[in-house]
Amino acid sequence: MVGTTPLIKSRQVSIIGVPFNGGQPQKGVEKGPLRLVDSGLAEQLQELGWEVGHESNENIINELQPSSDPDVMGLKQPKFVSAVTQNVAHQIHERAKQGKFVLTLGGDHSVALATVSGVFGVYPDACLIWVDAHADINTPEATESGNIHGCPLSFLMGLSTDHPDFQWVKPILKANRLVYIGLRDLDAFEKKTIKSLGIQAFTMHHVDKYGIGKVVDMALDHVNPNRELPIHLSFDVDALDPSVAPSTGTPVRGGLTFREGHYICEAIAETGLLVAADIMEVNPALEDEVAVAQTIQVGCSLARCCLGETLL
Ligand SMILES: NC(=[NH2+])NCCC[C@H](N)C(=O)O
Ligand SMILES: [Mn+2]
Ligand SMILES: [Mn+2]
Repeated sequence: MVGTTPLIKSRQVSIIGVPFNGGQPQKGVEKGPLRLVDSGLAEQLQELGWEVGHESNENIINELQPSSDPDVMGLKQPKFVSAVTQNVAHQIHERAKQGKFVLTLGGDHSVALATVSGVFGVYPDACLIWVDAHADINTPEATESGNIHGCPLSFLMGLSTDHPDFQWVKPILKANRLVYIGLRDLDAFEKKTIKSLGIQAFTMHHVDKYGIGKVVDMALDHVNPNRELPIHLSFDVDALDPSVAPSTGTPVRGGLTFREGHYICEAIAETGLLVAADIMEVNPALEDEVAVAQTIQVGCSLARCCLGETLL
């Protein structure tokens, strides 16, 4: 069974590399996209029958780095994050509009400001499946770290409307169109917000309780009950257990197994509704070379599963 989506016109995939680290303090996450591509991701997708385009965005991001970028309303590097994500959002919008599957390689998870804005601009009735140890829904007022990779969903949902640098972000995501899988490290504000907005969230507790098969069914039943709406999957590799994906900036023990992570991608691809996927927070500068190679391999295989690779 191959996960070709009828929404994607011609089995064309556009790989959007976003070598960006401005949403968090650790160097190295900007090296993720190129390492994934260098290890053969494009060729692997061709073998699955996709026509593959690739944009690396390296020069654009260097050019967009401001000479001065002081904190604004508690957020770090707001101008850099805003400029890069706005720029990449346009690019993703164009590719999605051409009927291409958009595969975005991060970079830190602030890049979801670009992917979700770009994809939902073309597919306004899409739903978002956010696979992560973290909820990434802090507002500028609430964030304890000031790192914007912990905040993208608050902007996309219109919870943070008064930050001057992010006025371009439209509140295109409604609470009933978002579902989380894999959560296990939430700030107090994030717990409160998820409950008060009634966002459906499957934590690791639910994965333990129901098993991953049932969790993905329930997640789809919630955001896509008739299995007819386009799906955007944003996969932060720290959703996986650190023993599976060690090279990432904010690892949290007790995560998804190798198979649970891949099952999520396979099952969503199988719906035929997946139009975009993000593989985020691979940081090849963290841990030793064995760990890095392992994390890169996992990133590639998750991406292949999103594009229809199955075990048989
Ligand atoms: N995309 C991520 N890895 N996010 C981690 C966020 C951690 C923490 N909640 C923060 O806001 O700083
Ligand atoms: Mn995370
Ligand atoms: Mn994240």
